[in-house]
Amino acid sequence: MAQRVAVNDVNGSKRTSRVRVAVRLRPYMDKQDEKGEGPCVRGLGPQSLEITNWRNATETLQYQFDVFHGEQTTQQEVFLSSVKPLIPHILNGQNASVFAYGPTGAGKTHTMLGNQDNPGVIPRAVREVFQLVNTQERDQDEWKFSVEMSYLEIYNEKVLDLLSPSSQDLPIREDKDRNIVIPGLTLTRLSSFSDFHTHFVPASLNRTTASTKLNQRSSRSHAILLIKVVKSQRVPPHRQLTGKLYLVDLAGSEDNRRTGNQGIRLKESGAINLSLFTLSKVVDSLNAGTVGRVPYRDSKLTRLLQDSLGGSAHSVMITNIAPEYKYYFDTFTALNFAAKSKQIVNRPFVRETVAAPTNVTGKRSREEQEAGGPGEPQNKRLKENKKGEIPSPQTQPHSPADTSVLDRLLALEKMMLGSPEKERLNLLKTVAQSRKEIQKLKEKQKELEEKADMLNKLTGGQDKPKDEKDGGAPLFRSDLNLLNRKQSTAAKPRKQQAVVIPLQVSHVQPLQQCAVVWKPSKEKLSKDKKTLQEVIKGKENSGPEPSCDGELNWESRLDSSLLEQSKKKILDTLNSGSLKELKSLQLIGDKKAKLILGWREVNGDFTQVDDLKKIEGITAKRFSSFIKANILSAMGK
Ligand SMILES: Nc1ncnc2c1ncn2[C@@H]1O[C@H](COP(=O)(O)OP(=O)(O)OP(=O)(O)O)[C@@H](O)[C@H]1O
Repeated sequence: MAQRVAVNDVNGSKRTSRVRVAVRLRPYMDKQDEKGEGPCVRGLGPQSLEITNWRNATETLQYQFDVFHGEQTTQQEVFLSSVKPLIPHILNGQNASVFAYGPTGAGKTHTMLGNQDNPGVIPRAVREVFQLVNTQERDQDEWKFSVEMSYLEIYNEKVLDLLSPSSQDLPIREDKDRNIVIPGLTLTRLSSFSDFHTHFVPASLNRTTASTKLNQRSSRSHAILLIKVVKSQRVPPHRQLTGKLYLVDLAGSEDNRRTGNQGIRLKESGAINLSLFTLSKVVDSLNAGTVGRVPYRDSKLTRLLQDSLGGSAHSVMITNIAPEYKYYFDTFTALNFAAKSKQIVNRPFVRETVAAPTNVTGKRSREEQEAGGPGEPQNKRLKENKKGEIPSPQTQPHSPADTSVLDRLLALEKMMLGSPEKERLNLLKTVAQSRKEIQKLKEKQKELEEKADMLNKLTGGQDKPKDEKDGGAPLFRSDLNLLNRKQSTAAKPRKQQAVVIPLQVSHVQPLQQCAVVWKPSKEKLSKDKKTLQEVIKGKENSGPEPSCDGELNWESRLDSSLLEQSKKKILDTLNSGSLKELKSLQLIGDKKAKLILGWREVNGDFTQVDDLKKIEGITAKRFSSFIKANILSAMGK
């Protein structure tokens, strides 16, 4: 029986390859900018860009990626830097995937398909596959190659064959080797690049597109092209390597208020947003080190991409963004999504099968059957079009009066639109609960304030709360102010203290590794442990706050970049964690978790962990205990 062999590196450990993230900025288009607001994004260098901060027009948010392709970047340059390096892996039995992500009209199809004058990634990648195959066949007599293609689209959560169009929704299955397979999907043998062209061009026309307000020819489906290369040894032991290249042009994320979608377009959009939302959840889950199950099965897209994300593939995500202001929110969301994806680590392994002795007379392996084994003539091994399976400038300050953008940023609508119904209901329930909670607290606060006022009058103002004496408003009042502000007008930007720079590092080390860097003395360690235990044991709103005496400089003993990473992780949980995930943070109980959710609903994302101090009951002291407990507990694990 043929076996799959995972090939280790020289040290015996599995090689890892993370998802490379490239961002491509489409050229600025006048006609897309009816208000003449100018661009809101600009490149800073070959790996970085910045976007106006919607919270504060004088600030920008800066991002760093593996590659930044500016407006002038050619199709050839995108291919050479982001895609070409992946192709040799396919001929060595590994999987690779390239997928274009981004808002509708930002240039995904241009990047992947291009046009006759400027071919995109797909034609260039396939040409490269054939060039490498031809070279290797010429130089290595021992090996022969076969190249096949499948092409499908996921439209309204249906898997449709683009090579043999019909309305039949094809099933997605997983075989015993954990390959994703689609029984009934056409697998076409290709003899050359021009052969590919012959099959691909008409099939592309089968893809579902329609005109929306934002894009005259908007892709309404996710298109997935699979190029499968089987490398077979002509002589014993008849090794066989199967490599797969997935080239994915995702449908754009959409805001239906701007696309003007109605009826069927709205339904399509719901399916698109749902699958992209699931994709972002998969990415979140992988980044969080797979707390619980990675929700691949929640959409057909993620189920199909299972091998390409966090699986065994070398992956590159090209995030397309548009510079015009009307795309601001989509661009911001896409950049944050891309930044998350940068942390994923894949584990590539070579898919190799070895012909075992029983194979001489016995059954042919599944891999051999798929690709044509050594024991049968070529023409019998693979019929054309056989039904098969696929395994698996100057930034313009943003006008605060632009309520449409700010409103959208402040609301959860996007998330709601993208959520599956069950989740949406849960989310609504949580939001309703948080609202109730906030209302109760508001009433309690009012009561306390009235009492405090009375006391003040009686004592002539000597009992003013410390915070107010110090010139700062009580924390809870500031929360109320925020709530009230939201009710009166959503357009007013919040006061911001610092520039938020959500930079992503290329290799985020797991928090556990921090322990190696943090080396306190033995005595200090036991003291810290004791304090930490006290901190962790401390219950919400009960007893005196844990003491920070003598511990004020604990941060200075940690590696600053790791400290930042830990804070970033906490920030991510604060911004995207569910109620349960929030409660898993140290010193955050049910009440605080709900208040965090409520705060998020009203104010949008926390820009920095310090924003937590704006939540009722989280004093500066308690905040410092919170930070310490969470960072140290992660390190102590
Ligand atoms: N880098 C670029 N250079 C020149 N034109 C571009 C570039 N990127 C995109 N365009 C043009 O912008 C328009 C929208 O691009 P495209 O259709 O590729 O967007 P999309 O992201 O695929 O949208 P959708 O998700 O709606 O299909 C097209 O007319 C395309 O030719």
